[in-house]
Amino acid sequence: MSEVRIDGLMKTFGSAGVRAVDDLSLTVAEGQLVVLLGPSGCGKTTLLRCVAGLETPDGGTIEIGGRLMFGRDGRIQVPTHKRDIGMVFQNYALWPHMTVEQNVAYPLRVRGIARQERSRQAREALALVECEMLAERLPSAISGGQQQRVALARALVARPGLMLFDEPLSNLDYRLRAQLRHQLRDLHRTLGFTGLYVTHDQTEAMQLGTVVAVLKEGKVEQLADPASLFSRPASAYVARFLGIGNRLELVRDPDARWVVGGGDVRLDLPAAGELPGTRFDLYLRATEVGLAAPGAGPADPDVGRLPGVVTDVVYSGDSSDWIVQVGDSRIVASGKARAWPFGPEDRVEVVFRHSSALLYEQDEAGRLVESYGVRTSLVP
Ligand SMILES: Nc1ncnc2c1ncn2[C@@H]1O[C@H](COP(=O)(O)OP(=O)(O)OP(=O)(O)O)[C@@H](O)[C@H]1O
Repeated sequence: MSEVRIDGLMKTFGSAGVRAVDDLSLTVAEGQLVVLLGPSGCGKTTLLRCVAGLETPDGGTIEIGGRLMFGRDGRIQVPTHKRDIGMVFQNYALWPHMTVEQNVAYPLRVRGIARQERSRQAREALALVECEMLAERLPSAISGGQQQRVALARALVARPGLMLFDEPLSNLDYRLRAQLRHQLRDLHRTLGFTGLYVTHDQTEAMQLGTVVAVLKEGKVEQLADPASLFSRPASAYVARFLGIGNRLELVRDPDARWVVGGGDVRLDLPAAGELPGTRFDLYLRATEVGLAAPGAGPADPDVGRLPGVVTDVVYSGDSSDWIVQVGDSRIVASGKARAWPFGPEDRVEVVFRHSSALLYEQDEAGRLVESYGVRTSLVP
């Protein structure tokens, strides 16, 4: 197992100078599985390919297991096959003319291991992914999910210092994806490999990552364990990417009250004077927003209330989404199928615990306002 140290890494593409990786530094401690998470084009794959040696960076350094793999202004670039890594890609990439066992044994063959021992270790790796019964088949004669398991066995068989995964589950259907995700998690726990895992799927990131690095435009926007990332997204970008979709724009009016999104809805934020600015975005998770009849319910100082009108109710089996217009913001409240007795055109109050609200500065960086506990109350 190998620690990975990436320092000041740069990679630019084309004459337009797209900075796919932009002065990025990241450490993967031994035994950690770091997930690189972010939207399309944020540089995840390019970073992984630089670590694998499939892409030549423009600057910075990459160390794996204490060995310099890239550095000295590009004068050192260790080839991929000498980096002691195992790779699993989206498209399985098994050799079609080799049997499953031969595919898995291939990395051992390259290392000059004798035939019998190769076969034993290949069967052992296949057993890890529950595919030993497929050993004699050709890749064309097994399913996509099985092919990806075999690819995983092939990557693991030589027990490389570092495992690299590039969206390995994205070609599989929903059910298989969940199954393989759990299997990968178990394998990581059992074998304790060091790994870097690229995905744009937040469930995958949360379930697999010991640490998650959210990337934005070639830089690390937030690095945190899954629970901290979920509870305290460091910026509005991260919050949005994690699917926290309810956004209320708060603007301070001349009376030092806070107006929601240009509408008539006013909020009194008791500690408003302490806020460093006049424009903020308040983010709320759909699952942490509830509905009440106007004026109903106990006045709880820890609960924020916003008047709105239901515009739609979207049923999706076990749960439903109530869409509510608040000022010029559209708020979604998710609950069990019949959680609230409201339908289109009903006047309601959107209710939320202040402790569940996330407040961000409304500028390019969109940083979380850390030192401020949001407290709202309605101004009549
Ligand atoms: N070979 C290339 N030539 C030119 N531009 C490239 C090349 N590879 C990547 N890029 C650009 O670099 C940026 C980062 O791309 P990259 O593939 O690393 O992102 P990603 O986060 O992995 O995206 P996705 O999830 O869509 O794979 C993008 O703007 C992309 O268009």
